[in-house]
Amino acid sequence: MPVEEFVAGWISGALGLVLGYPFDTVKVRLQTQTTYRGIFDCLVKTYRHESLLGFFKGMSFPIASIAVVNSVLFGVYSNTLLALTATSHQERRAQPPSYAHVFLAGCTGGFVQVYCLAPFDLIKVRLQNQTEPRARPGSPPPRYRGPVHCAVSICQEEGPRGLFRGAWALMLRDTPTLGIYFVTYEWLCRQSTPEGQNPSSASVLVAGGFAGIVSWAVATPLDVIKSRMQMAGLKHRVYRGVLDCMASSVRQEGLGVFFRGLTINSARAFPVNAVTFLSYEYLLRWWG
Ligand SMILES: C[N+](C)(C)CCCC[C@H](N)C(=O)O
Repeated sequence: MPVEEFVAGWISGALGLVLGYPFDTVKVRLQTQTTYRGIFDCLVKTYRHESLLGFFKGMSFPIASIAVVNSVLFGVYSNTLLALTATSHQERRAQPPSYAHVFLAGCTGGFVQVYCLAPFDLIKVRLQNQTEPRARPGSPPPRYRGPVHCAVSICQEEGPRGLFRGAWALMLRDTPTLGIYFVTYEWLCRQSTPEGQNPSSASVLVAGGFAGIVSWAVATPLDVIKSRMQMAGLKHRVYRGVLDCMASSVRQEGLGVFFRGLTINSARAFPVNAVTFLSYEYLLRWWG
């Protein structure tokens, strides 16, 4: 099984993550807390109360973990295409796979990466939602002291299965939308590239950026539900499942709840995925 796709996915995932992290924190807060009036209000309050560091809460952990997840995603995607079409990544420009194969491989990659992503994403969301300022002498410590403490506390208080809270919503979010992600990327690259040639850097950046925006736009409703289910254990609010969480969110906040974080998700998705695809493509070309 070729491994360079896993390594390229690893590095490109880490680069994309750092770039998009502040957007991600604002998104998670807007989706799960009701104290902010909008993106700008959340930016200002976070900065005033927690300084710039507030935007990077819990990042050290995702930088390692999302790199693993991205590596699984791109590695499984590329190896599924290899199994379906018998072409390696070097051969795919000359013999492009069909969109059906790209979609299937993307869904497979999405489905497999959920198993790694679920606990990491849960810890990230819990840490991002701690709005206490950095520890000052005398102030009460935040609920979780860091990623490891967070993981241990969840295991103790909610059981080891608590680490997979929201995993079902995450799987429903990621399986189809990662198929859409790779199809959008391939389609846009092929539109702007003469047949058989490698896409230019500009094409890769634009195609990667739009693949991010399109897939996140489709994924946002389930992203909101996923984040709420992940927070539920902490707030001692129990949803009976994905449908129950959807119904009770709509009942209380109207249909607009499904679009919470859409603007910020899209603003984040462009740079993150442009950089992810650019570094992925170039690393693979560089390794031949
Ligand atoms: C498919 N869905 C939109 C849910 C996720 C796409 C993930 C792509 C990238 N790691 C990012 O964080 O933007």
